[in-house]
Amino acid sequence: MTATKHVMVIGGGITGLSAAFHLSRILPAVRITLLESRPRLGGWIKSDRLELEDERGERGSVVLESGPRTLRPNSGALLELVHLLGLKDQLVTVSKSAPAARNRYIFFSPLTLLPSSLLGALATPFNPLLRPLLPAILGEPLRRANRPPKAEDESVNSFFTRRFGVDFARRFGSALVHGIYAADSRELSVRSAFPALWAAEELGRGSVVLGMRAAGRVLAEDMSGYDMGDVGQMMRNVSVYSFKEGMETLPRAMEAELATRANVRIIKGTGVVSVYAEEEDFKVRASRELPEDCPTHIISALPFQSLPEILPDPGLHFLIPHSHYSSVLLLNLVFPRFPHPAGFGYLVPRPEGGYSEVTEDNPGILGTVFDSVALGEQDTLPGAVKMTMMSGGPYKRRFGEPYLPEFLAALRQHLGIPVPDPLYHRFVVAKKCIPTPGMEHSARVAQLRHALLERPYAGRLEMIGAEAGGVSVGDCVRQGKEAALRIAQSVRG
Ligand SMILES: C=Cc1c2[nH]c(c1C)Cc1[nH]c(c(CCC(=O)O)c1C)Cc1[nH]c(c(C)c1CCC(=O)O)Cc1[nH]c(c(C)c1C=C)C2
Repeated sequence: MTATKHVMVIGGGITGLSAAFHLSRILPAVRITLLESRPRLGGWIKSDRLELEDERGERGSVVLESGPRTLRPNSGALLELVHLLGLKDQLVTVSKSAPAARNRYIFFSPLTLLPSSLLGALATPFNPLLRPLLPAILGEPLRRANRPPKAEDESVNSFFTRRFGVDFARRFGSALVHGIYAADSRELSVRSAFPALWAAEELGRGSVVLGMRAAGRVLAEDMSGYDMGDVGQMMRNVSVYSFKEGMETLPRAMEAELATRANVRIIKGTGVVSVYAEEEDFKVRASRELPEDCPTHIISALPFQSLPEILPDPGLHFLIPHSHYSSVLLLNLVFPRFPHPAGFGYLVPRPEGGYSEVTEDNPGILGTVFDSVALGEQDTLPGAVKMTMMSGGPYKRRFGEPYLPEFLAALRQHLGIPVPDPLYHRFVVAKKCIPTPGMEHSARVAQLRHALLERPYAGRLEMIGAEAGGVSVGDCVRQGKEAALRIAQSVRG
């Protein structure tokens, strides 16, 4: 019976690749098509190795990332991929005790090291810039439970303000949101963006701190369903990891594996124009002619914003959450060796007066990553210092006209030390790269899921991706696997 079934995965970013990869393993006899509108797979994950020469004429290469640059070992779905794709010997890991893991800075003018332990936090009263931190955290369990009755959601800023105070919410909450969503914490839904914090408040009977402590035991991802070999063991002391050739190792390895499967067809450079659900199958029109057989099942890994246009079902349009996205302007920099703080990098909180227009004096920097501190092992250019400055998000920037001197001036101001001219730089515009869920987003996603179980879809259409189930790479890979399992169940009837 399964011989006539055909599953189409639409969207060849990390989510769609994961779905196709797991489908091809679970359903080796079912036809699987992976459709991608761009000429390459991998979506936002893109790594380039560049040959460079330094000021002394020494040559070597560096790996630069255009999107995410590290992964966290708390995702079983990712560790499983590392194992199944045989990528263990490609890993670059950062130990929990390394400076890149322990030293996180925040720009309060000057750059300020955040405490990495409770002992470190106890010393914060001696640092006037960090003085509000300790009372906010130690005092939180003593604050009475204050979530309004029947509250279904609120902004991240309102949540932090309610539990930790106004100052903490602006200084630390906004910076956290910059580092993950490149967004304004006043506009982001806490329930959708940080479901673990919302749940922790409930678990701690009003206290997020107590809830987080208990959550370590209760809410941590269950790794038991993943085939990780000994990769989980290898990661016991690891804070973050990547690969020798960068993050794109992961999508490239999945693509190479899929290319060996007789039942899988990868079609690039072909976008979907429309999808109509019929009783038994779907009629899919694409920008180029597709092979004859119609898919019986579809996994869409497209951004929600593109769905209303291709799905002519008014019932679904109403349910698809209206998404907002952050756009980020990245600046990859490679410097000759110079002494700079050894750490992960720094985040810049929301300015006291709010987000201003981007000007030549203020390029709207959200944070800077010191890439070579964590991932220097990827590079062969002796002493090369890699950094990535991130700007944009809630700052209103006119994309297309970035100007290097304004970024270097900001970096010099943030670091408070002389910074040499870079050996190399490149700007990367990542337009609408991270969804920023607004209020009620997760409730809408739940309604959408429910509707897709009803006719005419009846579990034959899945919608997954950063907006549906979390923005981290691990979330996307997990969703791909879970959708593949559900579709396999439906295919087998
Ligand atoms: C294009 C810029 C991005 C910013 N955030 C993301 C991107 C792609 C997405 C993102 N960043 C982080 C997470 C959480 C991951 C997890 O929980 O496992 C997500 C979904 C955390 C993070 N932020 C930065 C780094 C280096 C990391 C580790 C993971 C990664 O490499 O992305 C730095 C950083 N990201 C952004 C800013 C402004 C920033 C500043 C230092 C925006």
